[in-house]
Amino acid sequence: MYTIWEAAVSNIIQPEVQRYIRGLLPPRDNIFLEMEQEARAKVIPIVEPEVGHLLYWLALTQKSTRVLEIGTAIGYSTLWIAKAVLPQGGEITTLEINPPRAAAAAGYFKKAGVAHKIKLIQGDAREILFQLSGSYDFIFLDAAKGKYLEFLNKCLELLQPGGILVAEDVLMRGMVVSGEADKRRNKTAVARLQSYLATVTKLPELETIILPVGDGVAVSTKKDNKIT
Ligand SMILES: C[S@@+](CC[C@H](N)C(=O)[O-])C[C@H]1O[C@@H](n2cnc3c(N)ncnc32)[C@H](O)[C@@H]1O
Repeated sequence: MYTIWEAAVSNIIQPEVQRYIRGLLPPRDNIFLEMEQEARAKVIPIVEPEVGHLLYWLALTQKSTRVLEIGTAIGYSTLWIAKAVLPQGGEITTLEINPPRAAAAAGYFKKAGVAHKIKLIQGDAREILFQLSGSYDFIFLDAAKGKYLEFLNKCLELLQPGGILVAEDVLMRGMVVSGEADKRRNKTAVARLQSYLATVTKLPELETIILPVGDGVAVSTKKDNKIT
């Protein structure tokens, strides 16, 4: 997650490694650059481009078509996922609590010509998530870090076997590793993210890999009968 481009250096990856990897990313469409600029100007937290690319790559290689995103912000990660999912005939549902951010996301989806394929729900995931039914093959968890564990059971209910649950910011600038929060208000989130990681790495129905990309990404796949 980054808020200021120049400060987009995580405590997890050495800056020169991050710059090198970022330099090798394929050129981004103008709309991504525009959104990055808006996020920088308004200090809106969005995923780093390499995490966006990871989301795109996962959706592409998984051939995902039913996506649920929790935490839209202005729709940057949504459009990375859409880049893979929409040409595969898929659709995306995304939840955002903040009305101005949801409105900005709606504007970008329209501008990108994908608004008809993205169901944007403005509201609190703590309520809306629990009203959802159906099945998804890709769930991206990127809101309310302290709530990941609370959302986990519902996400697992919604996730189809073989599908993936991707959780963002799981290392929280390294604080989850050290266990020491920079601010008092981050203390609970750090402890809860530690519990989230301890849980998803141990649950028998999941296979989880933690990637030190961006601010740390946990990718869990729900085992189907074919995987033991
Ligand atoms: C880190 S940002 C999402 C960034 C976005 N996924 C991206 O990378 O482009 C997290 C977003 O979740 C939203 N959020 C926080 N708590 C929420 C909740 N309970 N329900 C829905 N959205 C929530 C915040 O308003 C914020 O815009």
